[in-house]
Amino acid sequence: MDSVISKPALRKKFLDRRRLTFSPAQRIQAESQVLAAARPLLDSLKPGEVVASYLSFDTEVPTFLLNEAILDSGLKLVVPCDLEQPRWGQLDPVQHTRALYRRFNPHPPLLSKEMHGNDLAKLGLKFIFLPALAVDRTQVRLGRGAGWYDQALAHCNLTSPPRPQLIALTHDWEVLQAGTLPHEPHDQLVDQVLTSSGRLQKLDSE
Ligand SMILES: Nc1nc2c(c(=O)[nH]1)N(C=O)[C@@H](CNc1ccc(C(=O)N[C@@H](CCC(=O)O)C(=O)O)cc1)CN2
Ligand SMILES: Nc1ncnc2c1ncn2[C@@H]1O[C@H](COP(=O)(O)OP(=O)(O)OP(=O)(O)O)[C@@H](O)[C@H]1O
Repeated sequence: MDSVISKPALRKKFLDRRRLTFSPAQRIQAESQVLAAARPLLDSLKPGEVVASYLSFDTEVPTFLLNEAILDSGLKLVVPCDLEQPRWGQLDPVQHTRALYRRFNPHPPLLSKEMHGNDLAKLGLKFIFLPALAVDRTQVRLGRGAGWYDQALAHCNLTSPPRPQLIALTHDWEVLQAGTLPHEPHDQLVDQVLTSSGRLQKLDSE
């Protein structure tokens, strides 16, 4: 088993590798692969149900086609709408363009409804697709380090059923052996990982 190294060192390692190896051509391919893997999940939902996702940027696992398919299926899509505070907004299908896919997540009024985590919990959402720099087999997720998702999810009341499935999006080389990532008490565990080559896998805390 790899030894546990610090979160900042791991973030640098994975961001450097993304910058070096994830090309624009791979990004185009990854968009379709991610959508193909997620399609059965979307097909299991009824129009009007709610899914949370994110607007990818740079070398993140790309979500444009996934989000387009969520909207085309008549599902509601909520995405982060603030880089600092854990706030979400509902994305209107007519506002969904590639121009939104930049580091600076859109602020209201581009998003029709603004909400905090506890409002999100009330929507009864089924899936949360969230970015990760890495995950390990014990369901631990490494994020960008701002604590955004850990705080946002802490407000989502994930302990009481029905709870949404948390699906982390990573590149294939970022799915790590059990115990590789440092685990702190505030870290929100994820249920599944969806990789940029289109592999959807359940993670197991055992
Ligand atoms: N697409 C996307 N949206 C997201 C996140 C994300 O990781 N990806 N977030 C996830 O939390 C939240 C926003 N938090 C973010 C925190 C840091 C960086 C960022 O780019 N950090 C730089 C380092 C900045 C520095 O310290 O100098 C980096 O990682 O290169 C981006 C988003 C909500 N929205
Ligand atoms: N529920 C919370 N309430 C308050 N602070 C929190 C909470 N969760 C995490 N934090 C703080 O956020 C900071 C970053 O946490 P951590 O290093 O685990 O980020 P991360 O999980 O990698 O990133 P992210 O959650 O943004 O994807 C830490 O200082 C941590 O104390």
